[in-house]
Amino acid sequence: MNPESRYLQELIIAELSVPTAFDVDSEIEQRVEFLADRLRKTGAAGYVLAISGGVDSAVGGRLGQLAVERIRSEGGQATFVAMRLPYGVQADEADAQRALQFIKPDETLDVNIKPATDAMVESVRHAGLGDREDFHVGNIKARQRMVAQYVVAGARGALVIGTDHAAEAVMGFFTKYGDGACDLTPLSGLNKRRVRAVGERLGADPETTGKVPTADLETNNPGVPDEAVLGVTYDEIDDFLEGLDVDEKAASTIIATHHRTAHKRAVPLAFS
Ligand SMILES: Nc1ncnc2c1ncn2[C@@H]1O[C@H](COP(=O)(O)OP(=O)(O)OC[C@H]2O[C@@H]([n+]3cccc(C(=O)O)c3)[C@H](O)[C@@H]2O)[C@@H](O)[C@H]1O
Ligand SMILES: Nc1ncnc2c1ncn2[C@@H]1O[C@H](COP(=O)(O)OP(=O)(O)OP(=O)(O)O)[C@@H](O)[C@H]1O
Ligand SMILES: [Mg+2]
Repeated sequence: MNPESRYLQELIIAELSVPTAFDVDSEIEQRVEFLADRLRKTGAAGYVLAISGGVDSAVGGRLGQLAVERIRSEGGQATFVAMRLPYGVQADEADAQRALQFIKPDETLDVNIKPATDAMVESVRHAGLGDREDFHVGNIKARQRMVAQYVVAGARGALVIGTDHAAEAVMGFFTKYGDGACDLTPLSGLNKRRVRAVGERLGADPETTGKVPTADLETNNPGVPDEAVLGVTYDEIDDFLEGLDVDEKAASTIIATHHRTAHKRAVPLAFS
């Protein structure tokens, strides 16, 4: 990596609060406490999180469940609600069920996002969705999942957990106000391999921690691996975020994507 890339790498690592050292047990303790403390401070009734079958929501969900159990062990009241939000029938539904077995949520709610997604697609189609319709519909799916979670959070007086972590944040790899919308992000600062390590330590099934990451948003092409879209591998992103040397081509892709997606990590630009 050239000196400029090295310099930008350091800035990005600092911006995303990726720690140099990683101790899995203390990460788990601090992140469960982060979630428990938010409930103590806000008086919220618990947490809501959509569970896909991927490792991020499995880990975020288990941390949420452990946090509400901590509140209850102190004599308080709190509940974790896991939401299954398939678009029709999900090809990897078995993975989602495996994640739920690991999380052991207090409650699981199933909501099919297909009718709402399809209705929105029909209603906006006359505006012209262009030649990337499946891509735009994917973002509608992510936003319908946001709507479903916020309905339940509102009704229960609960907060919505987000699964954003450093490896996604650096690439802006989420739908703005879709899966990017949430009340707090307990996985912040972790790269992908550290999310997996937390999952392993918490006892997640190896099939969950080893599952190929996918946004799984395209109807005509389910389960496209994130790495096929990102243009870099998670290992390269993870190495970059740990301050390691990666090849210049990967570094410049990460740095350019980080720059281009700055608006997705920021609050809306206000007039001043
Ligand atoms: N410079 C700027 N300043 C302020 N706002 C700006 C902007 N440029 C675009 N925008 C706004 O942002 C919008 C584009 O952002 P957005 O709507 O998010 O859309 P976009 O970033 O184009 O697409 C979302 C990407 O995230 C991926 N994704 C989504 C969901 C989950 C996961 C996953 O990992 O599971 C991945 C998905 O595969 C896709 O590649 C524009 O339509 C515009 O409204
Ligand atoms: N089919 C789905 N059902 C329920 N929730 C979903 C679904 N797809 C995505 N989500 C929600 O959107 C979030 C973002 O998706 P993302 O793919 O980044 O995470 P993941 O599926 O948990 O893990 P991975 O990135 O390894 O696939 C998920 O963590 C989950 O909360
Ligand atoms: Mg996924």
